[in-house]
Amino acid sequence: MPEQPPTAPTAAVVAGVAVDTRHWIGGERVPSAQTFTDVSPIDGRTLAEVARGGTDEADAAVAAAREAFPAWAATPRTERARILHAIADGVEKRVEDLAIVETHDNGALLRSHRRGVMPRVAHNFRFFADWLLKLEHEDFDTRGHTNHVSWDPAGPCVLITPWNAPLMLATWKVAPALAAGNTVVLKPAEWSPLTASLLADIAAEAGLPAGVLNVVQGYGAEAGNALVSHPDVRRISFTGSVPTARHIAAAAAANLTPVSLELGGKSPLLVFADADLDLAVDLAVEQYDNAGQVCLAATRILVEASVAEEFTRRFTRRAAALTQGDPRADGTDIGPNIHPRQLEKIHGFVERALGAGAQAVVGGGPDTELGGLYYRPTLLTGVEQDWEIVQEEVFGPVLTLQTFDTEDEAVALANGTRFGLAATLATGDSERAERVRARLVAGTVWVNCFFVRDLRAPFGGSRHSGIGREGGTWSFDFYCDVKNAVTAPKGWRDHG
Ligand SMILES: NC(=O)C1=CN([C@@H]2O[C@H](COP(=O)(O)OP(=O)(O)OC[C@H]3O[C@@H](n4cnc5c(N)ncnc54)[C@H](O)[C@@H]3O)[C@@H](O)[C@H]2O)C=CC1
Ligand SMILES: O=C(O)/C=C/C=C(\O)C(=O)O
Repeated sequence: MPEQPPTAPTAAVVAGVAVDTRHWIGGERVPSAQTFTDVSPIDGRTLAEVARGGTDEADAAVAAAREAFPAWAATPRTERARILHAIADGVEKRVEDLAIVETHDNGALLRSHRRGVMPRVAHNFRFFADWLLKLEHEDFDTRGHTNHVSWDPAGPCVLITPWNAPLMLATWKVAPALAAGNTVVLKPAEWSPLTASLLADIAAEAGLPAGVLNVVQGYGAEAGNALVSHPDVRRISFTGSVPTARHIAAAAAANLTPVSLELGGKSPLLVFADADLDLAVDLAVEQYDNAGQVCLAATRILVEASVAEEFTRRFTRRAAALTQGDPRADGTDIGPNIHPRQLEKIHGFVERALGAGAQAVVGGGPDTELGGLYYRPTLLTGVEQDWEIVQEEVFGPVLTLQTFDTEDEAVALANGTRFGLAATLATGDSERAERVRARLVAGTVWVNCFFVRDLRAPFGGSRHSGIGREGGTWSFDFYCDVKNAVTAPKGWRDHG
């Protein structure tokens, strides 16, 4: 008898929740001969063996998305919106499952997933369903001819998403792409692949037709690369790092596929002497959220020199009160980082900065008591603008502090990196706020607040922080072929 090839695992149970670890293609679960191992950042435990897709799976998923496209594009808007709301209902019913699986998979806080993130996932579907029904451009007249603008579905979309907020960031893309009448192939990050699979179940239960949403699991260089290189793809939307964005943009260029890139940041928090200093400290400490793995994080704290000492004193006290530990515990403020490679990368940045003469006034290394992937919240002072630690995205709980004397200097420091995703300023002077915000290069500026997010607002970055904007009509502009139809007035020939 010939030896049977070993059968790849097809499912896992994570904290009591069953997750299918195969791809979801054309409305069916599809295995791959090979798998990759998904590990929890909480304790290094193996969570699942997940299907490792490549060119065959990418081709099959794009073919399924192409086949499903005409019918979904022709589905009345109201029906598409109804199904998206049904997906939101399904997400709401499974908030607990999604939250627990996501926390085990990427190490972010369980309480945030329960109370904030998963409800936002449901909202992503509701918001874009409702926006679709309101989407219109007033007709306008050109010498008696009527211009009518419409947003036509573009075709199969490939969505490549990261691990820091896996389902939240994926559904920012999935929801508008589907609402617009497109079909989707989603490739979640290999470090956090599981909730995308649960989303496929939820969407199927909600009545989304086969092939409209496909999920291909696997590595970026394999499944991801095959998807973004595919000539039948009409849109590519990516959130992640700059180097990967370059690969994706190059692959997209070969097929002239439009691409939306939401990349990293090195955002500033400007603290002026006239600010409410306690508020400024709160805003600064907030930057440790998700263990610093947030593209928007204001990791460069710029403080007016006259209040820098007091700010640092209060910040140090507040940072010392943060609880680091198991992200499943309600009292935890900061959990682990995602992966040993990420921890190594974070510590490399810190070690090089310390070697160059920076001082760690808070933290400065991995948490030796907790071990594993826990990195102590860190604040580095004595850094210079052209140092790597000030210029490059660390994506860990590491902040730097620099001082300035004048508004001009503050703006120059704030704008002095290749990024331009966000900026936060703390000031008690509303005229200053207006002046400074106008000069900042950033897709989002927050004044005396942070992370106030609204899907009606444009979201995205300038410079190397990305290309394009997501949210509201901006999402539909990207996922659609925007068309202008010009109709002549009745009987126009009679008028000569
Ligand atoms: N939202 C953000 O701004 C994010 C920024 N980052 C930054 O990137 C750094 C490295 O993190 P990584 O996990 O390596 O991010 P990454 O950008 O490589 O991964 C994000 C996604 O891209 C996919 N991917 C990778 N190579 C690909 C390719 N050639 N073609 C198509 N898809 C591909 C991955 O499979 C994943 O789904 C972080 O330290 C952080 O600085 C990472 C994740 C999110
Ligand atoms: O939650 C939001 O509104 C935005 C989150 C964005 C990131 O965390 C990211 O892309 O890294």
